[in-house]
Amino acid sequence: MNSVFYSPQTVYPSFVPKETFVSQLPLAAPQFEEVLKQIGANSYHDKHPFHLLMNEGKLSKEALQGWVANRFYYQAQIPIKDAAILSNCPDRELRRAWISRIHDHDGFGEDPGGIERWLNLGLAVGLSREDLLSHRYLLPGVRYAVDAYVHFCREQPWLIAMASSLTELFAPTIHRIRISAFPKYYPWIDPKGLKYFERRVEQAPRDVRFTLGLVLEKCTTQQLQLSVIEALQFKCDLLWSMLDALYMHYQLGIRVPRPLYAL
Ligand SMILES: O=C(O)c1cc(C(=O)O)c2c(n1)C(=O)C(=O)c1cc(C(=O)O)[nH]c1-2
Repeated sequence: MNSVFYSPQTVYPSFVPKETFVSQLPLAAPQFEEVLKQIGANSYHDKHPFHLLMNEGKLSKEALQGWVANRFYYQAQIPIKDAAILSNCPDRELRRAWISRIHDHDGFGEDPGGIERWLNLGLAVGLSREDLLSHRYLLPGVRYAVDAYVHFCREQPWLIAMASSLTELFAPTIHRIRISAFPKYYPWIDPKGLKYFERRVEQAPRDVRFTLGLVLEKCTTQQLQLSVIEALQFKCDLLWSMLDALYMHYQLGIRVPRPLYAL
């Protein structure tokens, strides 16, 4: 069984008590941006052992297929959470901009969209469309984590919900790693399946520019900056939890009991 041990000391250089940290808010925009980047440097899921194994070519075919099938639930829910944010946002100009995220995933005009590209990734790793669409491989922990994201975006003020998407600041690097690591370590994957990642490398920076600009402009109070920080941490935690569930299942072989039917 493969295992990569994660050493918290390597990513958490120091802690300050929460009150000390909060008392320093609000920060000027450049410092606030630095704090947001620090959250990603510490907590983004690129450092999760499941991703480390993936990027080093150490996942089994079953585990990689499991990741693709489980991540499909995230893909499928993204437009729903973006629609929830739109439904809470009273600003017409912002809605006009934000709706492009739904188009990116559901498709628009000639573009079949990211969900379709992820279905093609499923085919490229040897799964069927039905394997993904039925969510038959979906682990409960992944479902709960993704559902928590949708609920968060439905319940929180629209600006804070938008800010929770800022994990995308850190996503292009991980997409690029997959574009080079998959053909190298998993030659059985049809390279056509990598189009999802290639497209996100272009889309994510555009999304982030917009959202980061908005957050830096509007979040100038202690309370708003703290809410953004907590939203970003919450989002990092839920991405991390998805991989915990996958690691338990595929690396440690700890299966969720399913008495009525087999996965
Ligand atoms: O593969 C990844 O590591 C990863 C991470 C994230 C993210 O950081 O939330 C997104 C994506 N991919 C992605 O493909 C995507 O479309 C996306 C949308 C969002 C969002 O919060 O609105 N995050 C992400």
